[in-house]
Formats: sequence, C-alpha cells, structure tokens
Amino acid sequence: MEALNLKVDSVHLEFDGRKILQDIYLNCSKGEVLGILGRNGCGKSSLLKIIFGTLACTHKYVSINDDYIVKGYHNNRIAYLPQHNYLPGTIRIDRLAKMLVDEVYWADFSSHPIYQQHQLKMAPQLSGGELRQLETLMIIYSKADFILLDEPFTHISPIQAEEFKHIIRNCAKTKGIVITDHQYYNVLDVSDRIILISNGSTKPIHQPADLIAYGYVNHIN
Ligand SMILES: Nc1ncnc2c1ncn2[C@@H]1O[C@H](COP(=O)(O)OP(=O)(O)OP(=O)(O)O)[C@@H](O)[C@H]1O
Repeated sequence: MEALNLKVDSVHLEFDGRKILQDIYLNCSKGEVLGILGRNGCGKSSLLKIIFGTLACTHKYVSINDDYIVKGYHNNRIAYLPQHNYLPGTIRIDRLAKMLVDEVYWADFSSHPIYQQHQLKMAPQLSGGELRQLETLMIIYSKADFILLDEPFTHISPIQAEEFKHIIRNCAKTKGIVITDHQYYNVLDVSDRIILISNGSTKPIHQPADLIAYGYVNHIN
C-alpha cells in the first residue's frame, strides 16, 4: 500500500488585521488519526478550510508526499466535513450518496441503518442528528486520501459517537484522518496523536496533562 503523508506548514491567516493563525505545523500519514483541539475561535475550522482549499490566507504550504497542493478538493485528495450541514435539500439521499461515496466502501456505507432508513428522503426530512450522521458517513466513506472532520460528534448521541469512533478507526487503515471536536474525550479516544492550537500556533500534546498546562482544560477525568 502506498505511503501517503499530508504536511501543513507556514500558515498565516488574518481577519481584519487580527492574526488568527501564524505558526502552524501538522502532518498526518495514511493509517493515522490526528486530533486537533483548541478553544472557541482559535482557528480550528479555518485551518481545515485552508487545507481543503476553500479559505484563502496570506500564506500556506500544504503538500501530500511533498507535492504542493493548491486546492485539497481537486482530484479527491482531501475531503472535508464542515461544521454545518452541506447536503443540498432538493436531491434524494440515495442519489447524493452514489455521487459521494467511494465504491470500495459502498457495502459498508449502504448497510448502515441510518442510510437504510433514510435513503429515499431528502435532507430537510431528517432530524439534525440523523442528517449529521449521514453527512459524516458520506465524507468518511468518500474517495479522498485524507479526511478532515470538523465536529463530527457534536450533534450525535453518545452511543452513535462510540460507533463512529470505530468507523473512523477502521477507515484510517486506508486514509489519513484529521479530526476536531469540543468533545475532547472522544477526540483523545479516537486519535493516535493530538495537537492543540493556542495563540495561533500548534503545540504537540504528548500527554493529557499538557492540555491542563496549556489551559485547555482544568482537569482530566
Ligand atoms: N469570515 C470571517 N471574517 C472575520 N473573522 C472570521 C471569519 N471567519 C472566522 N473568523 C474569526 O476567526 C477566528 C477563528 O474562527 P474559527 O471558526 O476558525 O475558530 P474555531 O476554532 O473553529 O472556533 P469554534 O471552536 O468556536 O468553532 C474567530 O475569532 C472568528 O471570529
């Protein structure tokens, strides 16, 4: 199996003269889940959008195996689950799924109860959590080599989050996955490595106590 490595470096992002990201370094290999943590507004979603290619910034270096990537979404290199719903509301779920899901994963995806139950509906007919589950699965099972997940656990119930962690770990056998969520215990649980964004820069987290030292949490259960 080909080794793949996503590298992100030298990202500079400002909004209205305010520095958001300035000293960013991350890498994620195929076979790995990288967790990103950070307080509200520290720039997690912005960083994922920059890697995916939908947010312009002053400077960035994104590469896969040292090939510079201008737009991550080109050629199915990178897929991105945004924080908010992305499926159009006027096309049936089964038609959207056939466009998005990789054939290799079709059996896994289409046998999932959430797809079985809702495939003939359109997005607005689903509850918030049902839609979130479907949207997340479609991205995880999409063709891309690297998957960026912005808050995949936030709108789903604990039992579903447990199931999704298994699916993420399973898919990480053939992809690299970058994940961020405020449910930090789920991120810690599913990730091989963790980085924290603080004051615009990335800090490697070697042990949970580092999260206390950086003021991200007061204690860890
Ligand atoms: N289009 C924009 N124009 C101006 N400021 C923006 C814009 N988008 C984001 N910001 C600001 O940039 C900062 C980083 O936003 P971002 O959404 O990346 O943070 P985040 O870490 O994902 O936050 P949260 O955890 O609350 O979702 C925030 O202070 C936000 O207000």
